[in-house]
Amino acid sequence: MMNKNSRIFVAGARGLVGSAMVRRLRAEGYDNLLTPERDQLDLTNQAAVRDFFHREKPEYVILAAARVGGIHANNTYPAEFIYQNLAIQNNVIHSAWECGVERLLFLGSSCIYPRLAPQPMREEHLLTGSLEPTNEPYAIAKIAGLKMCEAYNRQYGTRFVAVMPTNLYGPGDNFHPENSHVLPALIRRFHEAKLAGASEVVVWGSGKPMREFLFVDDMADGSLFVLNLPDEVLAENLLSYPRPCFVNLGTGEDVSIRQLAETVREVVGFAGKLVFDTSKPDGTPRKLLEVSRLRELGWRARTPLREGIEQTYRWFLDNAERVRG
Ligand SMILES: NC(=O)C1=CN([C@@H]2O[C@H](COP(=O)(O)OP(=O)(O)OC[C@H]3O[C@@H](n4cnc5c(N)ncnc54)[C@H](OP(=O)(O)O)[C@@H]3O)[C@@H](O)[C@H]2O)C=CC1
Ligand SMILES: C[C@H]1O[C@H](OP(=O)(O)OP(=O)(O)OC[C@H]2O[C@@H](n3cnc4c(=O)[nH]c(N)nc43)[C@H](O)[C@@H]2O)[C@@H](O)[C@@H](O)C1=O
Repeated sequence: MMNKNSRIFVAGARGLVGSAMVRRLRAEGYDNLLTPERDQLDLTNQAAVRDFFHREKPEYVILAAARVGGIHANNTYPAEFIYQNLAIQNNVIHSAWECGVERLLFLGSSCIYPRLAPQPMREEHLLTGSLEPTNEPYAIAKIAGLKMCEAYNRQYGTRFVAVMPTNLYGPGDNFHPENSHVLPALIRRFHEAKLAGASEVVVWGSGKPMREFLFVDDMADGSLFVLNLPDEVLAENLLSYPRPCFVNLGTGEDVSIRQLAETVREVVGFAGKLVFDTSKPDGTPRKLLEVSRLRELGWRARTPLREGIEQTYRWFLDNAERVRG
């Protein structure tokens, strides 16, 4: 179990999830954090990652670094999504084993499940059908990461586990107009439309796909909960192959993209109308996580969607100089 002096490496500490993890760890009194930025440590560089692990000897690793983006970015840069994610996770997971890391937390994504998986999706649905084409390369990399954790646990007795988060959002998100995920993209688009006095805002796709959204501080809370599970609970639930070494992390509730857009419009205070651009892809029709496994272990999400959107919009307004994208 971690203690307040444990040496914890948060990979991707400047990102949406990584920065929330660092905020949360610091608030709880964990001060021995390793948070190198990309210009100090490029995680796709195998030799640099190995040197870092041998030099710094982290005891715990939170792997929140990845090539991440929304539907358009995944569809446009598939080579970067598969290559960079495979390289980052191979380097970090292998070095963590070499250096005897106590526990490692890998982050998957709900897009690893088959495109038409039964809803809500259970951990057992992994590898039971074809993936969504818009993010298949990213999903393949994530599945490889999970299987790598599982293989190292089986062969070497490591404690490398993973959470499978649904779509995330919150302070520190990427608000890029094309490459980000839907929620930050819409916050920015409605905000700019309000300032410009525009009469309408374009929303991609049909508005019909369903998505589940988890506030990033709940994500950090749930991740820490899993990382700190007692040894025997971890062993029974996440390390006893063939049980999956990962657990779904979500709210268990979803909304349509139309409902989401209407909520963002209200929060931002835009008075115009919504226009749906059906030339843009919808992606997976639905990907609701079944979250009972984590609930049975004692964790559930807290932040209602509207409240999370309000907090995120407030952060966006207050942090213009730090907004990414
Ligand atoms: N956002 C979401 O909706 C979801 C995210 N996830 C997973 O959560 C994890 C974190 O995602 P999120 O925080 O949203 O992503 P972000 O893009 O916000 O953050 C990713 C971080 O990884 C860093 N990074 C990327 N490549 C490298 C590299 N080669 N070397 C060093 N650092 C690198 C980035 O550095 P820099 O700041 O320099 O760019 C950034 O700090 C990922 O594994 C993602 O797959 C899972 C489900 C949903
Ligand atoms: C987290 C998850 O993120 C990606 O999957 P996704 O869930 O499809 O993500 P998305 O947020 O980009 O879109 C959700 C829905 O929303 C619609 N949509 C409307 N208007 C905008 C818009 O302005 N931007 C975006 N991006 N989408 C929009 C969009 O057309 C789609 O129907 C994966 O590639 C994968 O990387 C992954 O794991």
